[in-house]
Amino acid sequence: MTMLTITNLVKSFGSEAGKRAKARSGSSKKGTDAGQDAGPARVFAVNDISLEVGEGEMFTLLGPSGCGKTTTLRAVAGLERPDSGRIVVGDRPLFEGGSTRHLNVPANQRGLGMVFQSYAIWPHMTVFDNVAFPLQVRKRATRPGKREIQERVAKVLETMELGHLADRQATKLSGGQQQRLALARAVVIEPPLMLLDEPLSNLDAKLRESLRYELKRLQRDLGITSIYVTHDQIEALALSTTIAVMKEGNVLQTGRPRQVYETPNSKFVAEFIGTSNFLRGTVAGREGGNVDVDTEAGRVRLESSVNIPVGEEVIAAVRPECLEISTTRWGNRPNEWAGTVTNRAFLGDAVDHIVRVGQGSLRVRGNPATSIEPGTEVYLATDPSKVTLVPVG
Ligand SMILES: Nc1ncnc2c1ncn2[C@@H]1O[C@H](COP(=O)(O)OP(=O)(O)OP(=O)(O)O)[C@@H](O)[C@H]1O
Repeated sequence: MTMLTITNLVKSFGSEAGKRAKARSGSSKKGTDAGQDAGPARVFAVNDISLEVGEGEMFTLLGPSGCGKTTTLRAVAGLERPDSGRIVVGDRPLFEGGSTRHLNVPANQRGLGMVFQSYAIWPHMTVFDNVAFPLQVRKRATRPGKREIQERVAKVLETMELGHLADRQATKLSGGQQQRLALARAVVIEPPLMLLDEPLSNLDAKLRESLRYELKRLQRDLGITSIYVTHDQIEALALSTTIAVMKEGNVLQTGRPRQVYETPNSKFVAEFIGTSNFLRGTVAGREGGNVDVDTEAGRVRLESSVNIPVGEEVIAAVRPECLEISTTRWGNRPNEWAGTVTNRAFLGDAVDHIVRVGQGSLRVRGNPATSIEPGTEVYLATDPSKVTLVPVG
C-alpha cells in the first residue's frame, strides 16, 4: 500500500519576502541558490516533484544543501504552504492546490510525527512527561485514559532504552538520549507517517553511527513509514529502503540504495552518492550485453542493455572498491590495465591507491593489508558488471 503520494508539488519563495521571513524566523538555511540573492526572482525550492512512498518504508530525500529537501518535508508536515500540487497520506488528502481545488489541512490536524535537527524537548518536564504530553493535550474525544497513557509511554520508553530514565529531568540527558527522547515523543502518537529532518546531525560521529542503526531497527520493528532528510550519503545508504536524490528542487533518481549507488542515472548522482572514477570516452562497439568504450585509460568493457550507437560520447564509472590491484598480471580479465601508482592514502580500514593508467588516473580502494609504494608498476582489473554507463551531461 502507498502511504504517501506527492504529485506535481511546487513551492517557490519570493526572494525579498523570503529573506525577510527567514530573518524573522531565525532560520539557519544557507541560501546557496544564487537566484535568491539576485533580486526579485523567485526561488523554486521544490520544482514539480512527484513521489510515492510505500507503507513501512524508510524513504530518504538526499541531496546537497539548498536542493529542497527540507521544503518538501515541511510541505508534507503542513509547515509550508505549496504553490500547487497534491499531498495524500494513506487515502487522506492533506493538500490540494492549483487553480480549481483547494485544500490545506493545518499542521496540527495532520497527525504526523516530526523530529528535527534541534531535538526541541521540553526542558522543564521529566522524560516521562515529555513523551506523555502529545497524548495528554489531545481533544477529550481522542485522548486516551490515564492508565493507557501510562502504558503507552512506558512501552515507547522501553523501546528507546530510556525506561530507567523516566523520572529524570529532560535536560539532564546526554545528546544521544535527548535525540531518542525526541523520537519517543514522535512515535508515541503512532503516526501513519514520521518526518525526520537530519535528526542525527547534531551528534558526534560515533553516536550518530550507533543511533543510525538504532533508528533502522526501530523503524523496522515498529513498521512506521518514515521520510528522512539528509545530505549525508553514508547515512542514506545505511538507513534507507529507498533513496530519492534531489538537485535544485528536482528529484533526479529514486531507487533502492544499492541500485542508486551501483547504477546512478547521471554524473551528479554518481558523484554525490560516493567517490567514483569517471572515464570519459566514446562507444567503440557492442557485443551481446556488453559495450566497449575507448577512454583515456584504455578500452573499458561494461555490461549495459542501453542501445547506444558507436561513436557516442559517454562516461564509464567505476567505484574505487570495485577495482582490484596487483603487482602481477592476471592475463585473462576483460578489463585489465597496466599502470603506475602515483599516490596512496591509508584510511584506517582501507588503503586508497591512485594509479596512472594511460592518460587517466584511477582511485582504487582495497584491503589495508595491500599497500604498494608510489612508483610501482601495477595492474588493475574489474568485471564488466561493475562498470556503469553514465550519460554525459
Ligand atoms: N523561507 C524561505 N524563504 C526564501 N527562500 C527559502 C526559504 N526556505 C528555503 N528557501 C530556499 O529554498 C531552497 C531550498 O531550501 P531547503 O531548505 O528546502 O533546502 P535543503 O535541501 O533542505 O537544504 P539544507 O540541507 O541546507 O537544509 C534554497 O535555495 C533556500 O535558500
